[in-house]
Amino acid sequence: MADTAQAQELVYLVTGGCGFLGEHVVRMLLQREPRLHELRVFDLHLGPWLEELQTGPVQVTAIQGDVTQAHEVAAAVAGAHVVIHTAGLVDVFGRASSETIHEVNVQGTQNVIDACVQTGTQFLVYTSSMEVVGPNIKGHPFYRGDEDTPYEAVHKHPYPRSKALAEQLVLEANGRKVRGGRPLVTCALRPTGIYGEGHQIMRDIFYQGQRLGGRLFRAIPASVEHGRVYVGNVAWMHVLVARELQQRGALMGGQAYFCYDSSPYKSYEDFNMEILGPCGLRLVGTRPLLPYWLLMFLAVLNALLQWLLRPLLLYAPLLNPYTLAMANTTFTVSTNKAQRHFGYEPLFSWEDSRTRTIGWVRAMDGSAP
Ligand SMILES: NC(=O)C1=CN([C@@H]2O[C@H](COP(=O)(O)OP(=O)(O)OC[C@H]3O[C@@H](n4cnc5c(N)ncnc54)[C@H](O)[C@@H]3O)[C@@H](O)[C@H]2O)C=CC1
Ligand SMILES: CC(C)CCC[C@@H](C)[C@H]1CC[C@H]2[C@@H]3[C@H](O)CC4=CC(=O)CC[C@]4(C)[C@H]3CC[C@]12C
Repeated sequence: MADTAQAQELVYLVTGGCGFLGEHVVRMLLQREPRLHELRVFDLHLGPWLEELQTGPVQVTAIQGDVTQAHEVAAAVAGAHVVIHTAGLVDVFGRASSETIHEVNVQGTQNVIDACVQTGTQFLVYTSSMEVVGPNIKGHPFYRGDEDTPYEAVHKHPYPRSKALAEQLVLEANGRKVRGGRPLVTCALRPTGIYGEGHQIMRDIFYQGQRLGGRLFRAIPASVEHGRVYVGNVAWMHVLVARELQQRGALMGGQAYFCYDSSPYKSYEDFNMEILGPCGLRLVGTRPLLPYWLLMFLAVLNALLQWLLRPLLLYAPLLNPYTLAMANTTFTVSTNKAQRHFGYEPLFSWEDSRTRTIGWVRAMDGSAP
């Protein structure tokens, strides 16, 4: 828990605080933000684990609410010094409509900005995504790029489009006068594919491998590199950026930072095997077992089935044309902007990150649904 020797005076609000990343941000704040007095956790669905946090020195306030409802957001933001806005609809599988994705990710973010302005909250950290840059639908590689690397960002899919619009809103709001006359200071963090304890897709792939007798079948060439970052480091970066934004607003305000750490550059499947291999799974094939054209055919078929079945049931498999294109396009970042601007160093080494994630997967063994 926080070092109580320092004055505990700050009120933080974490939207989406019960999600995969949000929970790590909440726990990290309690461990590493000594000036915290109250931590508000705002989410559509509150987690039972919040109960166990109520016994520490920091007042943890659970708020069940919806970011699309401006009045609920304003009530939660009022009196907060800092807002960390991680709430979002993460959907590249066609579970939600594009209207709903826009409503939550774009309108929800606008509501958070408006609430800061109306109530006088000065610091806003937004969880953006690497997807605001790419990969684009043309399959252009982004190889070890940084925040200034030119790239043709083309957003056809509702999720990346919504994240790009929301990020733009946040960054453009930097400098707006909030109630009381001070300027709003904002910035955006762009994680690559996050992994770690609580990662739903890793869980699904693990169970799928178990159902297939401990095997997974290679679908993506090993030569494609996909950026990944450990959830603990993403959480740490949020905590640090929120703290430093209060001191270095002139430098950091209006900036976007990729979230990175020392996780290795590998294909999506080869990276997953770094975790799932020690948990008893094997990746079959050194090359994709099916040719790309056949995978694309299956992906299009899945999309068609999704559309046909929609009136009856929700069919949303991992494979669709968008996820296939993503998994097949190299997108890796190599940057030190966060280190230069606010002294970020990953808190967890790759070995720690891997060990922690393996421990979490192993604990699920035998509990397949
Ligand atoms: N998972 C990943 O690999 C990456 C995620 N991100 C971003 O990180 C953020 C968190 O993502 P995850 O933790 O992975 O997703 P998640 O789905 O686990 O967490 C999102 C949280 O937001 C909450 N939420 C959704 N709609 C809401 C609404 N209308 N009002 C209030 N709360 C709402 C959900 O209940 C959930 O707890 C998102 O903004 C996402 O775009 C960015 C890059 C990569
Ligand atoms: C069956 C296929 C051959 C393999 C499917 C893999 C996909 C499910 C995942 C490949 C790339 C992932 C995305 C990527 O890590 C970037 C992301 C950023 C975000 O902001 C949200 C999550 C995601 C879209 C992530 C989702 C799963 C993949 C598409």
